[in-house]
Amino acid sequence: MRDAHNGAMARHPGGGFNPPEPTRKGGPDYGRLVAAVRTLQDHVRSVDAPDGVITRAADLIDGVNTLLAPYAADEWASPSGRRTDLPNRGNLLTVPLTTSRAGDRITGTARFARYHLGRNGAAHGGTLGLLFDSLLGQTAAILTGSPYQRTAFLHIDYRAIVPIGKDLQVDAGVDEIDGRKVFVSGRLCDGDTVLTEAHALFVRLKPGQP
Ligand SMILES: CCCCCCCCCCCCCC(=O)SCCNC(=O)CCNC(=O)[C@H](O)C(C)(C)COP(=O)(O)OP(=O)(O)OC[C@H]1O[C@@H](n2cnc3c(N)ncnc32)[C@H](O)[C@@H]1OP(=O)(O)O
Repeated sequence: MRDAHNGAMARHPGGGFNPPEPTRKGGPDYGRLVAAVRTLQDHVRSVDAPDGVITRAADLIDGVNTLLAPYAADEWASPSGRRTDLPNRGNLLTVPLTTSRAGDRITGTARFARYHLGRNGAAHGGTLGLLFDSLLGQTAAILTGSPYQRTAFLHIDYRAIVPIGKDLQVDAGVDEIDGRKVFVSGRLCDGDTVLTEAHALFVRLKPGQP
């Protein structure tokens, strides 16, 4: 069997950063599966249990991996990121983020979990990059109505530590469009406090561009 986890063999025939093709694959429990794995990630980062408990947990998770392994598929077949009926389109990778369009802005809520902890109560800086690539990518795609774009740069200003386990507010918009270049910026706030600001360049892809 080829290593479908890597998915390297499966480039989309249209090239580019293709918009997700909605699906209901995975059935009614796909969202529960993703939520359960998120909870598991939090447990694995926070657990301080006797060795026997760790052994049992590892055995159980090995069992789940054995169950799922025969069904590994490339990114175009898997429902991950394509379940538009679910939070974050059923994509386990993303920082939980709920957004909606408000005129010419994208606004919403983000929430970091124990899994995203860096040190001393602050979310890991790399997870802020993960959040803003999603937030600003969505902003560029939705507000320009052209989903075929890729991040050329992403600049982050860490203004204050980002707490985990708390609903935080996001807000983003398009600053400028110059041919294929879409400049966007956004911020993450805790009430009146700006925690993180970011700006990015998304470049619209040419037809067939990977
Ligand atoms: C409605 C739909 C909803 C769906 C939601 C889904 C959304 C999901 C959102 C998630 C989204 C997540 C997405 C991801 O995470 S994508 C993953 C992360 N990004 C990448 O892997 C991208 C890798 N890079 C490339 O592929 C190419 O470099 C790109 C495509 C970006 C440009 O290579 P290309 O050969 O095509 O173009 P070009 O080089 O002629 O450049 C064109 C222009 O741009 C300017 N330029 C380029 N780079 C930079 C730079 N670093 N700083 C400043 N300027 C830069 C350049 O000077 C030129 O300007 P000008 O000379 O014309 O004035």
